[in-house]
Amino acid sequence: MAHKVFIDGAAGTTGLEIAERLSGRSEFSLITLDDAQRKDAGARRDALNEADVAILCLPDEAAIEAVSLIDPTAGTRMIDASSAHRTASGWCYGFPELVGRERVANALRVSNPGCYPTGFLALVAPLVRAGLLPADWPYTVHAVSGYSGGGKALIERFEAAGAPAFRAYGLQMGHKHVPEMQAHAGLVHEPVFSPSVIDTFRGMVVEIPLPLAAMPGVATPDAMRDALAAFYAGSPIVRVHQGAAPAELLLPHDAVPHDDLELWVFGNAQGTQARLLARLDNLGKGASGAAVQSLNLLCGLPETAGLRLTSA
Ligand SMILES: NC(=O)C1=CN([C@@H]2O[C@H](COP(=O)(O)OP(=O)(O)OC[C@H]3O[C@@H](n4cnc5c(N)ncnc54)[C@H](OP(=O)(O)O)[C@@H]3O)[C@@H](O)[C@H]2O)C=CC1
Ligand SMILES: CC(=O)N[C@@H](CCC(=O)OP(=O)(O)O)C(=O)O
Repeated sequence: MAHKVFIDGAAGTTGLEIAERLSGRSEFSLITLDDAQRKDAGARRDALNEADVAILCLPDEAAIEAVSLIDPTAGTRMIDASSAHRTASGWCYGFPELVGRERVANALRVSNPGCYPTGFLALVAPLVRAGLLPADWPYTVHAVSGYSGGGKALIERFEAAGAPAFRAYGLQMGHKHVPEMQAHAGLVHEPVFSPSVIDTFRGMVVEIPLPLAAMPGVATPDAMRDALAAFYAGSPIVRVHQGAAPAELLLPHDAVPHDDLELWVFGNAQGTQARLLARLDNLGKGASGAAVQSLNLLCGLPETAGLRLTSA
């Protein structure tokens, strides 16, 4: 029998992309609310409790409200795309490559990773775990995102006349992704996070510069690249690039949706500096693709079913 899935926030950017990935899949039957009902607490309560899996694609406060609407005896399992529960106890962090596929598959409540933390953690967490990077280094994270990363409000702003070409933000510090990056990489210090938005719809690059010469006992760039390649060996989603550094890494204006996550480790010839880079679709492995990956695991289905992978 088909798994009943309710996407709360189905009219939003992330919700729409999840629905696209699920369309035509007979393993699921979608519970839908029309426009008049989609924000009605009673209608949402009924849909949330009828679902086998509820996927929350809502602002944080609405996601917290949605959880409160679910009767704990109804058995509804949840995937929350918001940042409300990413370090909360009782929630599994939905990054199967890092936490283990079994844990996600058996979870009642899954918190989908944030888009920027996906790039950061994919690079740093396995290296810290392996002792190749120190847990007590004050890391810096530079990142650019397509404007769909800010949902409908930022899409409207960037598609209006007079939209900026570039936007640095998070300047008051304390971005909501910082606790998630620190917790799931097992870091002593909060990373310094400098996010920005560029004038393209989707795509993201996350970079961690490493002044290796100042980092005692740190591994070489080659050792880090090899360790990441071994960690993600066989992953159909995460690809660690080997070989000579390309001249440049680009984000196209007309990127097609995809669920891949690409990683690079660059180092200078002296071995005194390195740059760790991740490139992903903020709406793919950064949001909707990750939610569908976790949904597949919760339902005992092949992990990559319905995903948009370049290797497929
Ligand atoms: N965009 C991205 O790249 C990523 C987003 N996320 C997270 O996913 C979540 C959704 O983000 P995103 O899709 O971008 O945001 P959007 O603003 O595009 O969509 C949010 C949707 O939620 C609806 N909504 C708001 N309040 C309620 C409510 N009380 N009841 C029912 N529906 C409600 C909105 O309604 P209306 O249409 O009327 O405004 C909208 O359709 C957020 O928590 C975001 O942080 C996570 C990773 C990446
Ligand atoms: C460009 C942009 O505004 N991006 C969002 C993050 C998008 C995302 O990852 O959503 P979560 O916050 O739910 O993780 C921001 O910085 O708040």
